[in-house]
Amino acid sequence: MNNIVLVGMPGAGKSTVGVVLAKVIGYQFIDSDLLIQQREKKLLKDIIAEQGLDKFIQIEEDVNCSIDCQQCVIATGGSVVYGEKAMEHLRSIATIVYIKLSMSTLKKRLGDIKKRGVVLRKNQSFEELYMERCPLYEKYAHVVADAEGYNVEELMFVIKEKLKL
Ligand SMILES: Nc1ncnc2c1ncn2[C@@H]1O[C@H](COP(=O)(O)OP(=O)(O)OP(=O)(O)O)[C@@H](O)[C@H]1O
Ligand SMILES: O=C(O)C1=C[C@@H](O)[C@@H](O)[C@H](O)C1
Ligand SMILES: [Mg+2]
Repeated sequence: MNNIVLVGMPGAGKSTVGVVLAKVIGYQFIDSDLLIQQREKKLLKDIIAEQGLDKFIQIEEDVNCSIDCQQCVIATGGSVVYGEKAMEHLRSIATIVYIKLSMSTLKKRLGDIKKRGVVLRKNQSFEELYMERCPLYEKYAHVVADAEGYNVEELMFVIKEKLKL
């Protein structure tokens, strides 16, 4: 199946570049976060606040496991890599592209991460989250796209080149 899945830290630009890439290569665009909100009829930050991190991860895993499409660019949520089954499923239907960005650039881009509804454990710092997540993105990625210093269009071309599209 000809799909592309974008993974990476919150704020890496998965949703922003994903829709541009889809348009340029003539694919459909899916954002897992929007599927979650649609299914739960709630905003992500409210699901996390009301049901907790573990339940959110479970919901996210179920939603990602249910994705069945062809010729789609799929922007995932940053926490998708906590769901092993979901990642196995996505790896079986898509090429996984890790959009890699430095901690300092992400910090500047995100501002106050606590206001963003991120899967961040109590007392966990952004630095700790970054160190925990990066090996998981690397582990599941087929391709790594270094996004440092690129605007949306430039990054879209980097990904397109990496995938030989
Ligand atoms: N290449 C880029 N250069 C500069 N800013 C960018 C770039 N790509 C995205 N942004 C900005 O960074 C912010 C986060 O982007 P986006 O929502 O696409 O990230 P995401 O990876 O989808 O995050 P999440 O995991 O939370 O869904 C937005 O304000 C967006 O405009
Ligand atoms: O990286 C994260 O922990 C998250 C990122 C968002 O895309 C959402 O999936 C959710 O807010 C959690
Ligand atoms: Mg997004």
